[in-house]
Amino acid sequence: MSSSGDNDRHQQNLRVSQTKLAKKKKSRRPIDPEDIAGSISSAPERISHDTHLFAVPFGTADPRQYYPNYRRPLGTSSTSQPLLARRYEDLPLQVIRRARPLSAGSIPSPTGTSSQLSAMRLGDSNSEQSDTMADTLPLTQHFVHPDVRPSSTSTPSATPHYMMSALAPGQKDRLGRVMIEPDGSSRFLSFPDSLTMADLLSNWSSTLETVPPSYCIPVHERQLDQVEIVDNIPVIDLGKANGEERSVVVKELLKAFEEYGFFQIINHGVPVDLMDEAMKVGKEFFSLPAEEKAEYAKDAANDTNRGAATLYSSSAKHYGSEEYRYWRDVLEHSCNLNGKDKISWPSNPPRYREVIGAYGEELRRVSKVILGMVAEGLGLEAGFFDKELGQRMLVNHYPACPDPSLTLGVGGHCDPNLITIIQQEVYGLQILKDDEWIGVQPIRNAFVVNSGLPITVISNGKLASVAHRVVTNTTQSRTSIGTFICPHDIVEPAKSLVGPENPPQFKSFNWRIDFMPHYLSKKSVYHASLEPFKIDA
Ligand SMILES: O=C(O)CCC(=O)C(=O)O
Ligand SMILES: [Fe+2]
Repeated sequence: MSSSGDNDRHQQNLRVSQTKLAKKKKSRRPIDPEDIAGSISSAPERISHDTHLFAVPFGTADPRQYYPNYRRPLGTSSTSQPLLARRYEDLPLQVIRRARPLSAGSIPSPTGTSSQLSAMRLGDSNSEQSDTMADTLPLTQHFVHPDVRPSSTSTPSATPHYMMSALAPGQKDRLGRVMIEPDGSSRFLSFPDSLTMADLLSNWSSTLETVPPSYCIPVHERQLDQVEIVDNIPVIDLGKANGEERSVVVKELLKAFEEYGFFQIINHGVPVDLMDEAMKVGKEFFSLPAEEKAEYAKDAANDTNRGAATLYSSSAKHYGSEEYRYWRDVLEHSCNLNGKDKISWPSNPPRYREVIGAYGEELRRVSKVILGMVAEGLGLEAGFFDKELGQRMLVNHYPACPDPSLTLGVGGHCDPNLITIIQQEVYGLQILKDDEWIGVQPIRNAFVVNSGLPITVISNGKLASVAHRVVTNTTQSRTSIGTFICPHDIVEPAKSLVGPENPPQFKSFNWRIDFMPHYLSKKSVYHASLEPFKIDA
């Protein structure tokens, strides 16, 4: 369960990304023209605080000097002549929303016919073809922005005009900026902002060749560096949990939670057939026709029946107002013992309820084994976690993406629940270890387990809750099934772990009433949702 799209978290991500960028800058060549503009844009005096825009005037360098393969688009001239300044700006979605349309282009529905959708395709922005398409503007609307000022100065004669033309109207550049015309207007692809929750990514993303602006995440949140996919995340053999080696396995599990917050489990006893069936019905659900899925799609933020199946896109919380969207659709529902919510689960695929019902039961058993070992490893009384704990399931679907460098399936977050058990087939999950993102290599028939923020509280700070995110890829869609085990209402450091030598690090709080609203607010960033509950040393 992710909390995503929050500005404060971006600051944290930014710190990590900047460190990495600093390391990376030493070796990267040749310079891309976009990087030149990007480095100019970081000059503090360029930031326009009143409009929150990031205006980027262009330098005088000829990009071909650094970037020999750079091609000037057709119809543009390399001769120096005074031009009114076009510029790139990073327009927040609120600014885009306040825009008034000047002239309407054709605005196809994202769930429209395939011929409409194929007309949407924008080619490679550096190609002559796309410049021709850009001129015809089949997909864009021309907007004026009350918040955006016109350019008042002429472009210095040496400014390379062709640098701007490489960006098709409606497209964002690699730094997430759009092109602003000299009069302060801009052109945008129209359809992403008109999307509703029912316009799930899985309904239309396969027809795209470029990422719509609303799905381009801010630069500092992107996967900027090559991320290593490792196979050294601890692997715990649950088959040994009931034998002579139990104490060894308990130690391994505790160490994994302390050091990584993540591990994979094998020999967990969940039948492989059931795992495969669960994945199959999950995938089948997302390939159903749009109309059928629409029944389950409602605004999760306004959903009062937390148990019922809900289908949503992106972050779910702030869909209507979020500045950008993640590249994911989610089917979420409860999986509680009493089974009373089952009636709300999808009735198609026909086997969904039966398969996921059996799967949920198996996963409950596995979660009890893991939590039993956590209690034992921490030295808590036997049965510490034996209360009836809430269980939720998220079937995450991340369609193949035309440009993974611009998107994330889910942004970096810590989970708000006790433990999460994930089934994955295709790579995409990354965890933040020692300030570096590392990729979790899927192991066939294994589950990935991670600890959420309440475990950190209960263990009085001993066990980690580690930030993680999901990246997209160009070739395959990725489906993951997450089982979220929720804590009992009151979360506090276990009484047996605190005393004069070990004062409590956290206050006692009600998870549902005190913690969750804070976690779901814009203020929750990685571990920051625990801040209000910390006891200062
Ligand atoms: O898809 C995944 O592997 C993880 C998703 C996740 O982190 C979440 O839903 O909280
Ligand atoms: Fe998560």
